[in-house]
Amino acid sequence: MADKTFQLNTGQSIPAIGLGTWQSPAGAVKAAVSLALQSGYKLIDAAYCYGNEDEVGAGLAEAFAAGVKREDIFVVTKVWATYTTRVQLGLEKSLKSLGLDYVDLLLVHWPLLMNPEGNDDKFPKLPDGSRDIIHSHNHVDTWKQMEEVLKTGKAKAIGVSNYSKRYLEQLLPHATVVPAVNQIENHPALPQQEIVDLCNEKGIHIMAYSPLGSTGGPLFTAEPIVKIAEKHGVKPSAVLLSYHIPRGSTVLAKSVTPERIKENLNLVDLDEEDQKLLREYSDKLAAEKKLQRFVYPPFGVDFGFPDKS
Ligand SMILES: NC(=O)C1=CN([C@@H]2O[C@H](COP(=O)(O)OP(=O)(O)OC[C@H]3O[C@@H](n4cnc5c(N)ncnc54)[C@H](OP(=O)(O)O)[C@@H]3O)[C@@H](O)[C@H]2O)C=CC1
Ligand SMILES: O=C[C@H](O)[C@@H](O)[C@@H](O)[C@H](O)C(=O)O
Repeated sequence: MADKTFQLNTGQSIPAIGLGTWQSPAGAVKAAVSLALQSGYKLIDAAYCYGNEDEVGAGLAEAFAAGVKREDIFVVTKVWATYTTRVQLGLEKSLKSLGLDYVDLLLVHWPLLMNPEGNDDKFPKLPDGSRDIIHSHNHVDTWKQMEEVLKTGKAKAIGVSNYSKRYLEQLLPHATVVPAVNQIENHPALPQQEIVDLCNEKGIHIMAYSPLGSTGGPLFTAEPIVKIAEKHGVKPSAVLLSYHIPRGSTVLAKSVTPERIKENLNLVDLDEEDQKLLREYSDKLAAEKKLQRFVYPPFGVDFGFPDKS
């Protein structure tokens, strides 16, 4: 299953599972990336805003030195919110840190602009402590820059992240290039079916983030997940990661722990009964208004997600 791939609307194949690097400490992420690539991972998910791309790049270099080939792996990075009017620059900075000539996929990290001339390169704030956001910015303009950057060949594909149905519907009529990917938070406690359905219809591949419920693993004890794990003789983490495969999505699992990095590659085939149980779990949470988003940064912007704005 570690070798499973999906096809993007660009024709590229994208691995079904990748290693996440958000909140991976600089001191640990080099080893994590290197071990992952040498253990069979083919996809690394990075971002400028994670502040660790130099170390991710060192991990890539170590893996290349050990025989992993650049053309056999799929590297993703994202244009951070302070660079959404300077997409080319944002990409160049990431490429330099990663030590690469190109990334396989470049994403718009969030559909907004934070002040590029504010008091911080990544998280500019106003005197009241809130984020310094340029509300007049139109996210479609960022996409136009993404389309230009695609022509340089330094990103083999372009896509979005954290795009709700509403934001996709604003973007698509103006897009010359349909995004290859929408990377969103996705797990049985946040199925985001309306976004997944729209993306399937438009040929936009879903990359699922925070599949384990992000830091702390709060989904590991959910009853149907434990039950399915026991049935297959695996850990709940394997069920949560495998959930995305029959949905046709790529899943990103973050870990800096060697045993977990390796065990997360062991996906299982969830049968119809398992998938039905998981759908029922999601439906029950939706009916009780208990769907749960674990990643919602304090932008104070209504991104059009139904659970919270
Ligand atoms: N586009 C976006 O806005 C976002 C993108 N992402 C991407 O998705 C990736 C994954 O999401 P993320 O939020 O990091 O969270 P995950 O759902 O991947 O959970 C990560 C946490 O689970 C722990 N963990 C990993 N594997 C296991 C295991 N087998 N058993 C028990 N615990 C485990 C990790 O601990 P430890 O590391 O200590 O092993 C870490 O604390 C990110 O790293 C990033 O690349 C994430 C959020 C937003
Ligand atoms: O990719 C991960 C998340 O989106 C992360 O980049 C944001 O949550 C960021 O830390 C923020 O505070 O805005």
